[in-house]
Amino acid sequence: MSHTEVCFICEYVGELLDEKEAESRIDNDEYLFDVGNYDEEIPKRNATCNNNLKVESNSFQRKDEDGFTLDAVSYGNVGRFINHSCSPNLYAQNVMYYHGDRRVPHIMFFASKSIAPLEEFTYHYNYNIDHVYDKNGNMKRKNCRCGSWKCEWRMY
Ligand SMILES: C[S@@+](CC[C@H](N)C(=O)[O-])C[C@H]1O[C@@H](n2cnc3c(N)ncnc32)[C@H](O)[C@@H]1O
Repeated sequence: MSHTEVCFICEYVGELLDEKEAESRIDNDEYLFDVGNYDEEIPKRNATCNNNLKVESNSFQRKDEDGFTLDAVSYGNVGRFINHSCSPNLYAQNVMYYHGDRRVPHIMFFASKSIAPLEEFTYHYNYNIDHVYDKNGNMKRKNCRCGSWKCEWRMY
């Protein structure tokens, strides 16, 4: 069986941090995922499914105000193991359940295309290249090793 579009994969689960706590962990960012405070009016990236259904992929422009971050380094689920790819097969979507506080939506991954058995799940981390900084304000760089022919060579 293969995973197809509009197929729910899993949630990104982690410790919920406010902006200040997230910033204090910025030098250990391996499992950080920024959530909330997104302007839903400004689509950032779109992906087209193989049935021509247009889906929004990480399609929220982050606002400047304080937001929340999930850290899966100590508490998490299988979502913490999903790597970045420049040609991903999943997209992350804000989903509301249990509560109506739109500042802290749940982050759910869905398939954006058919996924063959044993194919790795990946999503686009959507970093702004040259806009990620360490605690001292120095720009951070991380090379991408996704192996896609569309690889942008930098994660951030
Ligand atoms: C949420 S973790 C993903 C799972 C992680 N690879 C593991 O084994 O636990 C995110 C970290 O994995 C690494 N990573 C994920 N995708 C990558 C990619 N395409 N190229 C290089 N490193 C990647 C980076 O170090 C990144 O900060």
